[in-house]
Amino acid sequence: MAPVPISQIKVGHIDDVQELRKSIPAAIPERFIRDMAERPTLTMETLLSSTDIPVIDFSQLLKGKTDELQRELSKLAASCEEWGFFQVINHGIDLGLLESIEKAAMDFFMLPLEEKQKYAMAPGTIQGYGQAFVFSEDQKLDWCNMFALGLEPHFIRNPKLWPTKPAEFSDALEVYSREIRELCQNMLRYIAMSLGLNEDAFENMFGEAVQAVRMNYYPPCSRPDLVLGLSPHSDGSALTVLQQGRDGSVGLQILRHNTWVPVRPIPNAFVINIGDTIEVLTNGKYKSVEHRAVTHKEKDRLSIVTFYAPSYEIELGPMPEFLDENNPCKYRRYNHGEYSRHYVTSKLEGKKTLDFAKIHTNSSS
Ligand SMILES: COC(=O)C(/C=C/C1=C(C)CCCC1(C)C)=C/O[C@H]1C=C(C)C(=O)O1
Ligand SMILES: O=C(O)CCC(=O)C(=O)O
Ligand SMILES: [Fe+2]
Repeated sequence: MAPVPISQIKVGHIDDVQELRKSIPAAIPERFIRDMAERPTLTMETLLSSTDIPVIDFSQLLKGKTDELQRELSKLAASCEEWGFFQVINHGIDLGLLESIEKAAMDFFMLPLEEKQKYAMAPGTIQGYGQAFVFSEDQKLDWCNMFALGLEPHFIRNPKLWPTKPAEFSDALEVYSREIRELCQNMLRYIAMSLGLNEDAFENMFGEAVQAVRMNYYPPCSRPDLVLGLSPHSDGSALTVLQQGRDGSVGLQILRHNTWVPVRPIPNAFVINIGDTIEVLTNGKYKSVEHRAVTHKEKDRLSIVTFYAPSYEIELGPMPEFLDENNPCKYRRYNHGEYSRHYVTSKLEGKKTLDFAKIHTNSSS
């Protein structure tokens, strides 16, 4: 995927939010202040929200052809269909590995700015340190520093962007990403089963899957009511796996029935969500759900996010299994490489990027 020509992009000065905090702790530059409608004001619904996103016990899924497996698959089906998000416990990934990637990420973000800027994200690209998805000077900025790297297949890697400090970073990321890749492959197998498909349906279709990681660091913010940590969006992946930092604040929120619902972290669990690719393949039976991150007055927050997606070469569209006279085709066929390019050259704006694939009819929502 070629980067967008740099000459077309004028993003103006983007403040590094960690540096802003250090120099003028109370300052919120205008570019971070959201319009009223976007501000994360706490509504009664959000405050009182007692329902948490569903929890899937991975160890139950491993139980072969048993009732336990069937029960967990039904829970998985309901989670995907009704929430698009769930947390996975008992995933079997070594907790030491979760700690080591968290430490590596945190140590990276705590480096001096000059060191991090050696890996700066170039305008029009999506890998490296900085703010992605900024395409104009009047676009609002997120209260977040990001560090993103392409992982698999190897041709998407840019070795110059892999940091030498902290020294353990690259090794920790290699081991971590291998484990998360396996988790994604397993989860896609169970998601296929939950849909009544052959368990290999997605993996067979995806070719050599694309995997990328994004580490998001949200420093505390003196006015969390005015800013967003991360703009509302759906993920352009097939599946996303998110690890939340241990002692951080609650920050992830998902849009459910028009209300922002907070995702309360469960220690050592992963948050997994359905991405745009699965929405298209299932003709909207399982939907990618809009989500955002909010900030906190005193606490910082870290998230380590893995995107797992089909190879850029594959053509995809709704699978015939999800089409009939009551379920007309809602998305056109397209090439995933083209969708990726469209996604990474659009600002994060709810589910707008999926318009790329939508077939608009009078009755479509
Ligand atoms: C919010 O989503 C993303 O940041 C994101 C980015 C992924 C990528 C990189 C960080 C570097 C390599 C390319 C790639 C686009 C995968 C989401 O990933 C999704 C979005 C698309 C499209 C996709 O294939 O994965
Ligand atoms: O930090 C979070 O909880 C949200 C991250 C996210 O949605 C993303 O990186 O795509
Ligand atoms: Fe996301």
